Amino acid sequence: MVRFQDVSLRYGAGPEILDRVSLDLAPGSFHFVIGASGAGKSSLLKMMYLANRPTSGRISLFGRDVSSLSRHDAALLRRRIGVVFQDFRLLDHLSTLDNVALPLKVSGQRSDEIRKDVVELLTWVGLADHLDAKPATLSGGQQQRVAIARAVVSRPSLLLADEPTGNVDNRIAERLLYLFEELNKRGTTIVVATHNEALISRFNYPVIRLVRGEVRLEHAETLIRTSDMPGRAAADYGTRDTSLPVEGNPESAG
Ligand SMILES: Nc1ncnc2c1ncn2[C@@H]1O[C@H](COP(=O)(O)OP(=O)(O)OP(=O)(O)O)[C@@H](O)[C@H]1O
Repeated sequence: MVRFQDVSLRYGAGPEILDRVSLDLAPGSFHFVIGASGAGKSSLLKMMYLANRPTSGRISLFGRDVSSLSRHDAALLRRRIGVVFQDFRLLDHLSTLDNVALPLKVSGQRSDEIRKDVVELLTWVGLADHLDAKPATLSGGQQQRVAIARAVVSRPSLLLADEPTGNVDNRIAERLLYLFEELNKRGTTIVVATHNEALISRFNYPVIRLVRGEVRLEHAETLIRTSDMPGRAAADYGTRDTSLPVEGNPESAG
């Protein structure tokens, strides 16, 4: 699904951010990407989304070498990728519902079906009471959940999420990861970049750790356990609930 062969990246005359990185993410896999601030997590994801070109090396997506793609083919390929950026990129003039519905409208789905799907998803992420709200009236964490709902609503083949739980409390963060897990069970390949090692240690997936431009493959379970976390943070986690979608609001669940 995603293959990097000896991929290096530097911005302008700056230092090497990634140094001959090789990765092979199989279709249907789930990976976390972790590393210190500035380690290159966002840069790695941006290359997977074709927003950054490597300085050297080869990147293949969906089995195709991306360096040889026409602009048109690159755009078609991007349609199969759902992305959650750190800065959300919501459309200010659209409501929560319309922001999330947009990818489905573009694909030509019937509007009554779209509304049903979108309301169900927004209920899952705890935004059932904010369907008509414009982004400017939502908190950072609420905007983040709108962005996540928009990224997953069309069930992309590949989901790239950059720090998707950075603005929500641990209980909601964990719930959002269950949403990704559920999507993964239905076939979506998932890549989640995050700082939150304690959160991902509860999930049984491989970890790509970026250290000084190189990648190390680890397993989330070997990271710090939530039971090692200071009291409040550990207690914030809810009980595991993998059904999707669900009735009710995660903010009142747990
Ligand atoms: N467009 C750019 N131009 C120049 N340097 C950049 C650019 N984007 C990122 N960098 C630099 O590349 C390095 C890696 O940045 P990146 O955002 O990929 O790291 P990160 O691991 O995602 O960090 P964080 O966890 O803080 O988001 C940093 O030193 C950053 O300053």
